[in-house]
Formats: sequence, structure tokens, C-alpha cells
Amino acid sequence: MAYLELKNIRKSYFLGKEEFPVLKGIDLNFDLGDFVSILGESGGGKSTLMNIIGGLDRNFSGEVLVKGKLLDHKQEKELDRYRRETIGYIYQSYNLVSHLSVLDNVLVSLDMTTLNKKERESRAKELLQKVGLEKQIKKYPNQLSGGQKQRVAIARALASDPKVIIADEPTGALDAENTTEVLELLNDIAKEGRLVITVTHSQAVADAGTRIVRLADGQIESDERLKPAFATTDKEMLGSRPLPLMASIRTAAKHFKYNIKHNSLIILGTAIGLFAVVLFSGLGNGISGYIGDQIAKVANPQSVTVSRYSKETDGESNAAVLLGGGSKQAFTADQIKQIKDTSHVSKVENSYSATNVNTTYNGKSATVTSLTNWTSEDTTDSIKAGNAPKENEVLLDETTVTKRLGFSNYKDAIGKEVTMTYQVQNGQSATPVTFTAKIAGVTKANSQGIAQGLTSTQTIQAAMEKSGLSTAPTSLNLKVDNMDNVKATTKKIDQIKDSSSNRLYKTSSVMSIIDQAQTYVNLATNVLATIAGISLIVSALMIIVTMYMSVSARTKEIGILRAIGESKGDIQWLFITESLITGLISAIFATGLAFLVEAGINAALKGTADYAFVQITAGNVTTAFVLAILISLLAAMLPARRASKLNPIDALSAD
Ligand SMILES: Nc1ncnc2c1ncn2[C@@H]1O[C@H](COP(=O)(O)OP(=O)(O)OP(=O)(O)O)[C@@H](O)[C@H]1O
Repeated sequence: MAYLELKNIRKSYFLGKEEFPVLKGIDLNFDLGDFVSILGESGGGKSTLMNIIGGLDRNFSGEVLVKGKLLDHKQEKELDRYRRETIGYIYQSYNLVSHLSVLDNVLVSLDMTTLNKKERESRAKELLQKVGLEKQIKKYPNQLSGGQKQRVAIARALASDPKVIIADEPTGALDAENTTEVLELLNDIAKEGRLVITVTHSQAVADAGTRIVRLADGQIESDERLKPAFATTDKEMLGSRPLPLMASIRTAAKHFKYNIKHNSLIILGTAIGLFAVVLFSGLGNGISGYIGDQIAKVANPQSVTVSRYSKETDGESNAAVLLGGGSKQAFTADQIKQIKDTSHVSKVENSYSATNVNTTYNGKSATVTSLTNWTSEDTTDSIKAGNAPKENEVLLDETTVTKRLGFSNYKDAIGKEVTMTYQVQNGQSATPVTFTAKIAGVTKANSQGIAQGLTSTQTIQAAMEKSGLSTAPTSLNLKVDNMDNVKATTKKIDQIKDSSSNRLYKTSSVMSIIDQAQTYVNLATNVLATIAGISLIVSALMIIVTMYMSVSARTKEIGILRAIGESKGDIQWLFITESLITGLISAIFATGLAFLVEAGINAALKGTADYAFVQITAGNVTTAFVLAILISLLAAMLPARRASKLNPIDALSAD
């Protein structure tokens, strides 16, 4: 049984509806160890026949059998495998991959064998030595002579250890000396027990083989044996495997490196957009953080004030009735318990406040604009001298004690007793509340000149009781266990309703102010980041255009890679990975630059405020990488599909 059998091969080309038959029923058998030359007039269909034998052409009728087994040329994958395992190509125009070195050109084919990296490299070197190119392995194809290029092509064709070598006019572009050398190499290949099928115009070349087949008018004119075929061996052939993704990545990386100048520009374009997105996001984080920080400095964001919700005043508590215990605005014990029992509420304290409190000492009087009770919300930070007020004690500010109550030194006021009186509006009438308290300490003067006093909760409650007022608070001060729970907790309290579905409480916290400020900052950040994002669309277009150009420029390479057995998918990955490499390097470059600028801006502003105004988070960096990957994937998708869909024969004939 012949190794390769062709049965009734017919092939026509169509121009419009007009049919041009090229092969009109070819029946041929080929044996291993033969060096067959196919001779025929120009345009006689020799290359067409070779493409069919080589598994590049699927559009024909008839049968190709390998070792007696029908090759299903309708199955693309089966043909990919056939080219990968069984066929090695040598062309008149060498068809080397221009951006790969001599060694890499041979390694491309070896990537589809089961050899490990070291073995692949040593086999490539061995083959290059065999064709006399051991000293040229680092050169690129454009640095070689025609004869040298053809020898690289021979080494590549042999790399995957194929049984059949197809050589389409292998000496067509060579001088006499190189022709002889190449023919010797082909003869040696046949001697190894392989089948060499070569197409030629030259009788001299044909005479170098063991058999000559003449084609005329699409049919076999003659089939002449010159010498017996060489003996075949049962030597085990190299194992083959589909191209691993890593190999596509390597080839993509090599092309990327080869084209580095051009690629740098694309990277720069993409990186600028990504950099702006990362930096603006970081700036947004920094500014919102700063605002939150500043607000948190003056008030505890975990602290929430709750008052009774009133429809009439549109939810606003009336300051004049704040101390009007027993009024509609006061909390009942059950309500306080209800709030205390709300999840994440860790502490609830009654909050009282009185306005315009007349304070007298030793005949001198002062008006304390706001008197409140000391709660866990208050810190001793603002106390200049003395300590927090205990029972029957009060804290007054420095201006009040020195300028109004006549103490020459604020410290002298400590321990002195003052009388405090204020009015509580209770319906139509006003009830006076009076108590005496010892000055426990002096606080820093209020920057707006507002006189402030702080007394203990018991003191104010006792004073209210003495005046016949209820101590039910109109305002509660509650603590939320964790900053992250403030929003949800206040929302929950705001939503509490009584049995007739009336809203009961109204909360206010600095968290809502921080939130609002941050909403504006986020809005501004997002607008800026979107503008930066638009530049990314431009980058994506740039990558698409470049990729399309690259597909056109690399059409021949695509044909070569398909011919050595790479599948459509492999070609697609080749372009996608190159685009991904561009995207990833852009993202690395962009984030690196953004971190540098972050450090620069933060260092420059350190004098203004000791705060990092740019805060690039891991999330921002991730976003940049995800964007880069998305852009490069999307941009590569169409060109990569186009590349993979190219007909390998057309691709090979590209200039
Ligand atoms: N893609 C194609 N579309 C239409 N006609 C084609 C196509 N490819 C080849 N042909 C025609 O088919 C015929 C056979 O072409 P082929 O290249 O197989 O001939 P050949 O014997 O190899 O010629 P040469 O010795 O000049 O290389 C020619 O007439 C050619 O014009």
C-alpha cells in the first residue's frame, strides 16, 4: 500500500459562473523514500495539486488517502493536524517569518511537537547545522542570502519530523551552486525514508529525483521512475501536539519586541488615558477622604442626634421647645427603649440644651448662648483648665469667664459658683429654670464668639424637676457601633412608624454631611474619569487600526503558520495576545506613572495640609488593568477574526 494515494482529484476555479477546470481527475500513488518531481507547463495546476496534497486546499473533489486512511478534507481540524504531523513545506520564495530569527523560524514548527524546551532548541540547532547555518542562527531572514533562506526553510520543514516534504519550486530563485546544494539536501531527506514531492520547471532538477510525474492539461501525461525509492525505516517519528497557548504568547511577544518603536506609541496613547483615569480616581478618593476627615475632626461621625419627627415643622424640631419636657416633641421611655433596641445602636443618652442662659457671679452677669449637657460625645480636648462637669458643676468658655464674669485669669474661675437661669417655653407660658453650679473647668473660646456652657446631665435634670418640668428629652444622642453602620442605622430609625403609620423620629449626623460632600466629589471625579475614559476609546480605535494594519502586513506570516499546522484559533490567539501584551504594558506604565505623580502631589501639598490628597487604591489599579484588558481584547477581536479567517493559500500568495 502506498503511503499517499490520490484518487480522481478534480479541481476547478470559478470566475463568476464560468468554470475553469485545472485538475481533471488525477490518480497518483506516492511511497516513502521517493523523491518525486512534478513537471508541467506553467499554469498547468502543479501548485494547485501540491496545495491539495499538502492539506491547504479543501475545495476539491476526489480522495486523498494517507496510509490507506481517507483524509476528510471537509474537517478543518483534521487538516490542521495532517499539516502539523505529516507535511513539511518548502517554497520558492522561502516564506520565512521576517520578525523571527533563523532559530525562531525553525522553533515555530517545533512548538507543535512534544519535545521539551531544551530538546526543541537542540533539535533546531542540529537541523540548522545540518543545512550549514549554525553560525547564522541569530540573524533575521533579511540578513540572509537566497540560498541561506532556502536552507532555513528546509530546516523548518524538517523540524516537526514530517513524513512528507512538499517543495514548490524550491530552487526557482537560486543560482546553480545553491540549487545543487538544495537538491542534495532534498535527496538526503528522501534517503531518510521520507517522501519528497517537488514541483519544478527544470528538467535538471527533476533528474535529481527518483521519479518524474508530468502534468498536462490537468491530467497525468507520464509517470517515469528514474531510480528505485530509498529504503524506509521504521524509526519512530516525533510526537505532535496542538500549539500551546504559551507558544502563541511567545511569538506575539517576539513580534511585539520586533515592532517596539511602533508599539511604544500605542502604549503611550493607551497609557495616557489609563493614567488619567487612575489619577483622577485617586484624587477623588483623597479629596473625599480629606472632607470626611475634616468633618470627623469636629464631630464624631458615629454619633447621631435623634429628635421627634413633627409634620407641622416639616421634621424640624423647634429650638424654643427643646427643653419643654412633656411636649409633643419629647421622647417617652418606650420610645427611648425602642431606639436603644435598634441594632447597631451601642449607647443612647438624653440630650438637653438651653439657649440664652443668664449666668451670674458676684454681681456680674453673662449670657451663655448655648448650654448643653455633657455626653460621651464631648471630649476633654476643648478643656483648657479643669475637668469635665460632674453633679452641680458647669464648664464655661474662656471669653465668658474673663470678659463677662470678670476673672482676670480664666484659671481663677475654677471652683467658683455661678447661678444659671433660663426660660423654657411651654405652650403659651414660659417657665424659668434656675440652678447653681460650680465652675469645673474652662473651655477654649469659641471661634465665632458664641458663649457656650456644658453641665452634667443630672444637674440639668434636677433643675428641670425643681421647676416642675418633665425631664423627658426632646433630643437623644446615640452612638452607632461602627462607622459603616451609621447610614443603615439612621435610615432604620427614620423609618420607624407608630401604629397609625406616622413617622416618629428624625435623625441627623455628620455622616450625612460627609456623605453629601462625598457625593459631589464623586460626581466631579466621575466626570473627570469619564473624560479620561473617552481618550481610552481613542486608544481602542488606535489599537484596532494598528491591528488591522498588522493583519494586512502579516498576511503571509499567517499563511506560513497555517501551512505548518497552526489552526484558525492559534492565529486568533496570536493577535489577541499581542494586543493584550500592549494593553497590559500600558496599564503597568499608566499605574506606575500615576503612583509617581501621586507621590509628587502628596509631597508638594504636605506643607498645605498633612494629608494625602491623592489616594490610589487597589481598586483603582484593578480598574485600570480591567479596562486595559477589555480595550485590548475588544480591539483585537475583529482583526484577529479576520486574520484567522484568511484562506491559507491566499495568505501565502500575499506580497
Ligand atoms: N485562486 C485562483 N483563482 C482563479 N484561478 C486560479 C487561482 N489559482 C490558480 N488559478 C489558475 O489555475 C491554474 C493553475 O494554477 P497553478 O498555480 O496550480 O499552476 P502551476 O502549474 O503551479 O503554474 P506555475 O508553474 O506557473 O507556478 C492557472 O491557470 C491559474 O491561473
